[in-house]
Amino acid sequence: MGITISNISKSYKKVKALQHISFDVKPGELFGLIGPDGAGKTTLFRILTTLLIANEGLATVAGFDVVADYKSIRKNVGYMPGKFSLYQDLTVKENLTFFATIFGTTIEENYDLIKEIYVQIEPFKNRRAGKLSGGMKQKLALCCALIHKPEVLFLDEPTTGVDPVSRKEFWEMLKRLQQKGITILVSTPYMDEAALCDRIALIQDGKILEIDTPQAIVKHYSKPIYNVRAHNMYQLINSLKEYQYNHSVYPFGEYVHYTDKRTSFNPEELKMYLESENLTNIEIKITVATIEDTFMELAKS
Ligand SMILES: Nc1ncnc2c1ncn2[C@@H]1O[C@H](COP(=O)(O)OP(=O)(O)OP(=O)(O)O)[C@@H](O)[C@H]1O
Repeated sequence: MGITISNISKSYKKVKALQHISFDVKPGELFGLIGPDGAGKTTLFRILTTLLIANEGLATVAGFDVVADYKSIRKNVGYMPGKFSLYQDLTVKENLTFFATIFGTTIEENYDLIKEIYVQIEPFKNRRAGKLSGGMKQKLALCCALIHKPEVLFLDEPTTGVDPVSRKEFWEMLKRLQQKGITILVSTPYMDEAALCDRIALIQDGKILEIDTPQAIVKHYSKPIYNVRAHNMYQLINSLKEYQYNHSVYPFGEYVHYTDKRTSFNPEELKMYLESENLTNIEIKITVATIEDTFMELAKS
């Protein structure tokens, strides 16, 4: 049993945080909710974990209705909220013991599930949670969310503010948890992490833009996309934006991603234009679309 979401809407006074959201997460799936700040991700997590009631729509988690069966859901799910949720003044061990106790279990009973993660923070078990590094806090929060052996795990932006190495390790841990049969819904603003999910939903302004596998989503991008570089990136972006045939212009790492309005686009013509704008060391080469490109394109319309 995974998650079913049917026509869920939620407003905070005038702000429409979620508008008619529907999708399913299959049992055992690692599903990503991808969107910028304010997209509505936390609101959806809070509805699914029974902390907030939707204005309309139905949702079930592990077969339980989020309103009628809220007590069963609380017993059967793990939730790692976006903001650090642990008790800063309690030590690592005390935090874990606390979460185990409120769920009527012990660290020993479910140690197998958290072992791989816990051994990494065990050397610091007597340190107060508030004094841990970002990566270690995140591992402790994950252990606390797992200690009662949940069927479904909700992770709201678990890697925000965490260094790239810890982010990578964290995703490897999620894959291993998935192999143990846990259904995982994870949100992230990082598009590169989207590629690690089985399926993703792109969300913006409370609406789902697209749902599919990461591989299929990038294939939906219809225009040829070019990596463009020159000696002065700032000027390059401005010149590309002023180019009458530009369809989209986005900075992308050391390049600018450019698409052209025309079906027959000649990169040489663009190069000549950029030279006339006094740009030098110009490089234009075709590239493949990423999830970020797809998101930007969908967000435009
Ligand atoms: N308690 C609240 N009262 C009023 N507006 C709210 C409240 N909580 C969220 N919002 C608004 O609802 C929208 C969705 O917010 P939400 O926190 O769900 O987005 P998010 O995708 O999780 O982004 P973030 O990462 O910034 O939390 C935003 O416009 C936000 O300002």
